[in-house]
Amino acid sequence: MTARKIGILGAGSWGTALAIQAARTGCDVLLWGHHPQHMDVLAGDRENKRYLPGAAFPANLSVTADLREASRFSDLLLIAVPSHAFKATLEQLKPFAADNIKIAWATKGFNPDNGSLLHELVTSLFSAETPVAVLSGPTFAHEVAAELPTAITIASPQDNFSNELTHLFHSNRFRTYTSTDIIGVEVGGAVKNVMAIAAGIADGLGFGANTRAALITRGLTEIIRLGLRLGGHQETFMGLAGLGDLILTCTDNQSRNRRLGIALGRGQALEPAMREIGQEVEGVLAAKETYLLAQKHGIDMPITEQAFKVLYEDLSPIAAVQNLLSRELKSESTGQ
Ligand SMILES: NC(=O)C1=CN([C@@H]2O[C@H](COP(=O)(O)OP(=O)(O)OC[C@H]3O[C@@H](n4cnc5c(N)ncnc54)[C@H](OP(=O)(O)O)[C@@H]3O)[C@@H](O)[C@H]2O)C=CC1
Ligand SMILES: O=C(CO)COP(=O)(O)O
Repeated sequence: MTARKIGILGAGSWGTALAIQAARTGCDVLLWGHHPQHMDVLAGDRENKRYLPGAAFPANLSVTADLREASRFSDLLLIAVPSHAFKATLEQLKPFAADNIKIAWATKGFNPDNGSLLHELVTSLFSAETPVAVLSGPTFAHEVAAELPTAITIASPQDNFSNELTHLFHSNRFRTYTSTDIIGVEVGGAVKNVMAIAAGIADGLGFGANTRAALITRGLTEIIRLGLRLGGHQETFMGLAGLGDLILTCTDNQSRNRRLGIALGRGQALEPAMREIGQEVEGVLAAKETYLLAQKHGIDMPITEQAFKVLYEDLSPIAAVQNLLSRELKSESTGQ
């Protein structure tokens, strides 16, 4: 049965865009953000001028800075905080959560504590029976807010829950597909951010379309290697939450990850480049977590490794490219 109420946790660009989308389909939505003064401003403006300017709130979208109020509003909660805040948000939520709580998220990343997937974190803090789902795909917040046609994947091991969410978010400008491959969808969404940084670096260095296409294609190979090892399905990586999102973020400057890479490729240092973007750049944490996961599982992920070294070991972008190009020659189709 479709819920008509949803609490959305995380009032950045994506949480706000999803709140507006759910409100447009007729749901009552309560959007929670952790910063009381910011939420007062949102309530007064009926718009999130900081993170999603130009998108007016529908009348059935309310805001709060009270997590208890948000968790009591509905048994269905959608989390859209950055990955570094995901665990803390779940922990704060837990004492208030209804016994029959259903938890979805649209965060793209790993648990920074140990590199686990976010569904593992949710089921460890709640219970193995808690319905869980992830929303992911090629979905820039501003385009969703502007009602430009968009498609997204909603993955859950529980068919009822993914079906409920698809009906809740679907409109004639926002098409929702179901999947049961939560692992594949999570890996695709987290690791494409690393590849977007790499593609940005190549463009910032002044390389061309050939380089970008090579990075996207070989980046997809890395995502598939890791994703299959973690239990994802091959077809997911060729879908919206895999190749779709990879193409989007590697090729369009709306992507904050790509823009960070461009700045690094042009010689800017990491900290000022991040400050200038002024929003979450998930690929920075994901590069470290993906690199460590690849090492742990003995998986060859050379683009990830070079991105990690640029971000964490002060390797110059041009040296990283040289390292990639000077690797031993091999067959394109070898597993490693
Ligand atoms: N933007 C997009 O187009 C898309 C984003 N995503 C994913 O959505 C997630 C959120 O990103 P996005 O909305 O873009 O990020 P933004 O940079 O737009 O906003 C980040 C939000 O997170 C809040 N925040 C920061 N720390 C905490 C915390 N400890 N607890 C609660 N809230 C916190 C910020 O609040 P404040 O500023 O008040 O501290 C702000 O509202 C990411 O995983 C991203 O990959 C997925 C698809 C599309
Ligand atoms: O995930 C996104 C679109 O699908 C947003 O990408 P960025 O975080 O790189 O802006």
